[in-house]
Amino acid sequence: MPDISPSRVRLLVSVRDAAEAALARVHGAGLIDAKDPDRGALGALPPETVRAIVAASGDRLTSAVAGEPHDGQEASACLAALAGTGVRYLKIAWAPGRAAAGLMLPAGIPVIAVLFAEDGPEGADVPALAAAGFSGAMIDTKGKDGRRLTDHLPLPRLASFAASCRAHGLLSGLAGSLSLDDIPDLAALGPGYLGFRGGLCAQADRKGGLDPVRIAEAARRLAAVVPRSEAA
Ligand SMILES: O=C[C@H](O)COP(=O)(O)O
Repeated sequence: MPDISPSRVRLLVSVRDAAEAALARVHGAGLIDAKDPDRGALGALPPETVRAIVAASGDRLTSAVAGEPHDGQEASACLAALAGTGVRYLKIAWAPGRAAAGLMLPAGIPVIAVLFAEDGPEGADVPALAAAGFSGAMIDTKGKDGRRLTDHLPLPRLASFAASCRAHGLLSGLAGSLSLDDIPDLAALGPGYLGFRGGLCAQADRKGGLDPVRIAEAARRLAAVVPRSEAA
């Protein structure tokens, strides 16, 4: 992926509107992600809200979630609905092993497949995603029931997923009720980004407002991680 260096782990912050995007930008988000936290794990926002988030994100990279389709045809429609918003990346739920029949990715916008931790994704799922035309792959949790990513999948499995993405030239991301304390272990696996919502909200309530102090602290902790290329 051209924009995201494989040696540096970015901080993805999911935001629901332009005001939250401005807050995330000012306090150190590296990737600002448009998502409706009131509508499940991958609730899509209306195109006009995504456009406003892109405008408020300034020079930061942006992404937008396009929903949880059941098949390739539905995914194509979800992606097309947000393709004209100016967002840099689109993200869409994709079940491991799902056939890509009917999937038409929008031209000129890299699409990231979001696999749910509950489905047990692994590195071996990545080649099919690359073959289907996805530019990136990430793991997130679907349940948002308090269990974190590492409650579902052990670190070695996440490491092999990130490594497989690198080997196939895909941007990778890890998310799922992450807390600030998850940063050192997960950043050490070398994903392209770590994704947060609940862990950066007041009282860790992902439907509540973002907490600027937590965003800044997450950015500080990620900045302190030694890039993979410089690690011993
Ligand atoms: O893509 C990142 C997600 O928005 C993470 O949400 P969460 O931290 O509330 O699980």
